[in-house]
Amino acid sequence: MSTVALRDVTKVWPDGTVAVDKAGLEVRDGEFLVLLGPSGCGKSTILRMIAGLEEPTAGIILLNGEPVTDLAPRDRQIAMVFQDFALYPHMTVSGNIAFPLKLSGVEAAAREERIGDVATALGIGELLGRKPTQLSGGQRQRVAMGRAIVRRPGLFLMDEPLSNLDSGLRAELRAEITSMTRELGVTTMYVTHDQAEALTMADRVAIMRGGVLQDVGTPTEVYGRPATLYVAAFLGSPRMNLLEASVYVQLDRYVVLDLGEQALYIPWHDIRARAIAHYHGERIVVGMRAEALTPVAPDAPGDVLRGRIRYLEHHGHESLAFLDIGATAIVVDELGKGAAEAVPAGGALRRVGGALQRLTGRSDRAAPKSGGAAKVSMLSDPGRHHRRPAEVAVRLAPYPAVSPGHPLAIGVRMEALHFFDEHGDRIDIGWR
Ligand SMILES: Nc1ncnc2c1ncn2[C@@H]1O[C@H](COP(=O)(O)OP(=O)(O)OP(=O)(O)O)[C@@H](O)[C@H]1O
Repeated sequence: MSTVALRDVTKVWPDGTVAVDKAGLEVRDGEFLVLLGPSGCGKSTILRMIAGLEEPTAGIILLNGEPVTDLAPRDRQIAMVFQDFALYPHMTVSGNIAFPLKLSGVEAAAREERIGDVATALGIGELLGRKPTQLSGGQRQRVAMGRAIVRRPGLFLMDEPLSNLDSGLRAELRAEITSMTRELGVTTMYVTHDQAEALTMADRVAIMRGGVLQDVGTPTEVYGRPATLYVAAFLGSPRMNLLEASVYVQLDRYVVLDLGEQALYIPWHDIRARAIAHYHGERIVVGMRAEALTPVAPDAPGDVLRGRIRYLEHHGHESLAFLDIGATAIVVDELGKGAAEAVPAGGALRRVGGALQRLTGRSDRAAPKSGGAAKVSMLSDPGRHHRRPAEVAVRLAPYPAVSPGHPLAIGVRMEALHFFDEHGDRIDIGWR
């Protein structure tokens, strides 16, 4: 049983790379928390600091409420599994799993019992007599997990443990890992860059970009109410349509979201109109997931956008149409590897992700803290995004009777729209 807390944890490598920037995070007892972000965003560095394999440059890590700064890795009650699991080739499966127990002096009979329990939980009971070379990749990874979990750690850290496996096996093992950790009640932190893995496995997901924690919440929260433009762009398939809009207010009538060649109207009596009206004369970003858009009859009234199909993608169970509607898309850059900037000698940290930090204003969701750096307008900084003609993704039935060039009208479910300000922060519309 373990809890983990990170308070303003920063890691700056000797070459000045800011791998983790003032991360604040609480992991609850028995929770399965997934750290999600692109390659190089600092996920592994966070795990390694918790395990005691790296030291934070600043900030505090607490395990069970106690600072661990001076606690050696072996005293932290932590087990870790990496993507490149190394088993002892000359030992059997049973010997591999038994090894950490032998080291800590557990009696033979107790060892056998615990190996049996773990092997059953992981479905490898039949394989105990085999050597690693006689196992498939998935079976080897199960053994590696067995070896880690058999010591009954308080905290289980997993760094992309499935990334070397093929996709079918990954999906199968996802369910096994979560059911095993839940059964054992062990607190788990799991690193991945795969959003499907994160959304299906996590109790809560923490999303990182360029060393900065962007948002923390349940899969439903981070998907349904992303805290930043980056989280909105990162989660979901197809990706959320993010369109630049100029805001104009017609007092007592409506707020106009001018998308370029056409516009959407939020009636004045709608509670969101007042929140958006605040941005009169400015540009914001309107986010619409494909599920907010439905093809309608060409002459349908109401909130409808019209365009021409640029191209189609067939996915078997559905088709996606990508529509030119004469709008501008905001494409958010990933900011993974090499994104964190170097610290000039003796100088202040220059913040890359800082412009996307925000307070979610909700106590049950971690509020990434502003590091004090001046906010930079994301929409006028080409280092954080780029613009291109929008190709709005709309879901259609499999193999629809339309082709590229075909005109299409799409009804917009206005209540499902997301709004982001020029800094990339979610505009709180006062509900949901
Ligand atoms: N020992 C090191 N010295 C200098 N820079 C490092 C070192 N280890 C990692 N980095 C850098 O720190 C940043 C964060 O790395 P980290 O391994 O935590 O990312 P990650 O999100 O886990 O990526 P991946 O998914 O590729 O493992 C990267 O820019 C990486 O290049």
